[in-house]
Amino acid sequence: MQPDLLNLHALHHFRTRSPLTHCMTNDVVQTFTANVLLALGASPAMVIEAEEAEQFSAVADALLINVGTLTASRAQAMRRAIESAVAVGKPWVLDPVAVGALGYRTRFCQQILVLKPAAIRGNASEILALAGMSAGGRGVDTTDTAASALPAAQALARQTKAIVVVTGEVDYVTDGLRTQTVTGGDPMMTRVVGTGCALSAVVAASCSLPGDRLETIAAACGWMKRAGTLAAAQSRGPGSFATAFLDALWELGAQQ
Ligand SMILES: Nc1ncnc2c1ncn2[C@@H]1O[C@H](COP(=O)(O)OP(=O)(O)O)[C@@H](O)[C@H]1O
Ligand SMILES: Cc1ncsc1CCOP(=O)(O)O
Repeated sequence: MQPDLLNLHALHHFRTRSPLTHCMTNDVVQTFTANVLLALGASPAMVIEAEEAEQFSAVADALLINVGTLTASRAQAMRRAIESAVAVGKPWVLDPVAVGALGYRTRFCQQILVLKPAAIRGNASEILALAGMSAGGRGVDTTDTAASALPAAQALARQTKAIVVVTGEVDYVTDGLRTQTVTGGDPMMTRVVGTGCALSAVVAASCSLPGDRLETIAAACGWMKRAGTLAAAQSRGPGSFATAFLDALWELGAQQ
C-alpha cells in the first residue's frame, strides 16, 4: 500500500461521522463485524426481521447485504431492506459470499443486482462468478487470484454501475474505468474468519460518506490491510491476531 492510500483525512472523516451501519450479514461473523466497525469508529446494528429491517434501512446511513448464511426468509427480509434503502437514497453494499459455488444464493444475488448496489466486495472467485465468468470457489474461499479477476470486476462495475472491490493479496477497487490498487496486509488475514465480511461492512459505511466513493473505498481497504500488517507483526497465531487486528484498527492513524 502506498502511504497516501491510508488516507488519514478519510479516516478522520469516517470516525467523525460514525456511520450508522445496518448489517444483514451471516451468522459466523456477526460479532467480529460489529467489533471491526466499532474499532474504526462506526456504529453497527444487526437488524434482520423483515419488518424491522425494512424500517431500519431507511434510517441507517448504509446497508450491508452479506449472503454467507442465506435462507429464504432472510432473502425476503434483505430484499425489503434494500428496497427501503433505495427508496430514500441510502447506499447498500453486496458481499456475494460463496456465489458461484451454490445455486440459491447465486440466483438471489443476480436478481438483486438490479436494485443497484453502491458497491460489491468479494474475493476473486465470487467476483468472477457474479460476473458470469467462472463457476465459483471452494465454499467461501477463493481458488483464484484477485489479479485474475480484475477484468471481471471491471466488467461487473460497468454493468452494475457499482464500485467493485476484489480482494486478496492485492485489493483492486474499480468503477470500470478507474482502478485503485491496494497492497499490504498479511496472509494471516485469511486464517481468521470474517476479515472479508468485515471489510464489506466497512465499505458499506464508507459509501455513506461524501466525496469520491472510489477513493474512500480504497482508503477503507487500506485501513484493513494496514491493520493486518501491524497485527501480524505482533501476534503468535490466529487467536492473538484477531485481537491485535482490532487493536490496530483502533490505533490506526495514531502513529502513522
Ligand atoms: N495473501 C494475502 N496477503 C495480504 N492480505 C490478504 C491476503 N489474502 C487476503 N488478504 C486480505 O484479507 C481480507 C479479506 O480478503 P479475502 O480473503 O479476499 O476475502 P474473503 O474473506 O471474502 O475470502 C482483505 O482485507 C484482503 O486484502
Ligand atoms: C465460514 C463461513 N461460512 C458461511 S459464511 C462464512 C464466513 C466467511 O467469512 P470470510 O469470507 O470473511 O472469512
